[in-house]
Amino acid sequence: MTMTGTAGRTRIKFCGLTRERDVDDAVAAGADALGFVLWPGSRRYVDEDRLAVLTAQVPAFVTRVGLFVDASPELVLRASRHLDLLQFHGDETPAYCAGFERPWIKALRMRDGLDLSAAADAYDGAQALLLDAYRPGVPGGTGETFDWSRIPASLAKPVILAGGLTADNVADAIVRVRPFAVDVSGGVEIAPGHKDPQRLVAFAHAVNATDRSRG
Ligand SMILES: O=C(O)c1ccccc1N[C@@H]1O[C@H](COP(=O)(O)O)[C@@H](O)[C@H]1O
Repeated sequence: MTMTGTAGRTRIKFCGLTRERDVDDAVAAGADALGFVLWPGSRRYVDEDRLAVLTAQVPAFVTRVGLFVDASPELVLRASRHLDLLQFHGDETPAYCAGFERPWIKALRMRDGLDLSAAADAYDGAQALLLDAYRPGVPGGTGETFDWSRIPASLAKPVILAGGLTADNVADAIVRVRPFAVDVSGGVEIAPGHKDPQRLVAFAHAVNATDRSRG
């Protein structure tokens, strides 16, 4: 199956929200999905109480995504009450990812030698693969891009492109990769976990303008 992207517009996920005002601003900018980092090592970490508060503010038709890094199943289960979609960003196995009653996506860091086609087959229960830059010892949120030409034109899963995206490079990324969705965290921030309303809007404008220009 050929499915790097799909027909239609490029979806937008803003990730790493920690403040109520950022949830409002991200929704107003046109987010399709909002990500909440439940990994305590992150500068964008939200605990379960904050997750409940922030997700309660998300309107219908905007997907609430929980980001986990090798979390205990108990945490994933408890947090799932507030989530529509699970994002596994560590070394989780396909069996682990499939063990919760929620749809899920698998983040893959683009380390040398990673076989994306094999990964797409292995994680066949995933709704999509999120592709992120690889930096040893850092599970994500690096603010770094990777070589997009490594993404095959044909993959058995929709691609969510992440890693170092900004309003300045997302058009090029969409034209070259044609992903189902783009995911950004650091590129729309003024400080870790603090989003900038102008950067949120600029990013969404860049995505939508690129979609319009390619018809
Ligand atoms: O944001 C984090 O702190 C984080 C921590 C652990 C795993 C993933 C994390 N963020 C995700 O990384 C990608 C790329 O982020 P960036 O745009 O390069 O800053 C994105 O999916 C974030 O959700």
